[in-house]
Amino acid sequence: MKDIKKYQGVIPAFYACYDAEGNISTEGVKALTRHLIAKGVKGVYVGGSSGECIYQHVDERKAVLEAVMSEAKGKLTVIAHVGCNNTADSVELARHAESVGVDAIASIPPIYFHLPEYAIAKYWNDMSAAAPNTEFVIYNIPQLAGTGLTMSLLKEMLKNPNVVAVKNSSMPTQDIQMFKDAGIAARGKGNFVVFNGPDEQFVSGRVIGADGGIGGTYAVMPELYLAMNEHINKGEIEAARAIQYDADRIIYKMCEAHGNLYAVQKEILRRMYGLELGGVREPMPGLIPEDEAIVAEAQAMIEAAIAKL
Ligand SMILES: CC(=O)N[C@@H]([C@@H](O)[C@H](O)[C@H](O)CO)[C@@H](O)CC(=O)C(=O)O
Repeated sequence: MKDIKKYQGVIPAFYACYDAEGNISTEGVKALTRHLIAKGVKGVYVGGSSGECIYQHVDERKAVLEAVMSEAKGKLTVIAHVGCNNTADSVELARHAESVGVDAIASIPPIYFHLPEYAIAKYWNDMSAAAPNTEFVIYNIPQLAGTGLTMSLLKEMLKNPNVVAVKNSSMPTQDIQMFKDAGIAARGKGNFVVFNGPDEQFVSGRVIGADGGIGGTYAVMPELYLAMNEHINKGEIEAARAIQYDADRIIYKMCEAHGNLYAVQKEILRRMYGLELGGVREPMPGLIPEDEAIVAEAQAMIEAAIAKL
């Protein structure tokens, strides 16, 4: 690994930015990128779950990444999620991601069909071969992908020198330790990264060994995760935990809405900062009028939690 420091920190999962007609808004993408740079985050994770990648076409995902890079290159660590529901499209996005100079590519395992581990390894290695000069991050998110990363599959993938990290969104924080142990055994200390995925467990994940975090709620309240991370780095666990509790209460409140969490978060960013990022793409449910009180309360909770820092 060239530089582990570029992965150590708070890396928001980037949101899908749509215009009024529901098409990709590159202006919205650039505005959100500038906003996150100003907030002081370490990087961005583009085209993941929070980016609604599964609902977008290959050309749309290329346009989003190019718009992010036009603002972020040299200022943020950029990890591009390139996984699609087939190998050919994933390979095309991997090649494109390398061509625009991302720091790393990432991918979920194949979704819908539960494939044998040798097929999952080939899916990932084909993407990596299309981006031979780019580091590769395995994205473990069994609750959405339907397939979990096993130790045998990780050991197989560690034969690929470009595999430098796991983004671990599984809920057992012990998985972070197991993946870290295997990575260090293969690469040596300081040469393998595990990112914490569940935002509700940012502190737990960092304490058990995650080098940084990638999360879908970071972008709506980056100040909280930046503060948690700083407290953890100083060994101030009690202070980090207090902020984690605030963040969790906010996540639970946002999840009460009829509209999807991503729709709630984008609406809060519009109200707090004037960022026009649109709604969510169907079949994901958008906000309904009855969500107003929930959105307003979640925004007030975010503002109060930031004021306490
Ligand atoms: C299952 C899931 O979506 N997990 C999220 C979390 O950030 C999640 O949104 C958060 O913990 C709220 O539950 C991330 O691990 C994934 C993610 O942020 C992404 O790929 O966009």
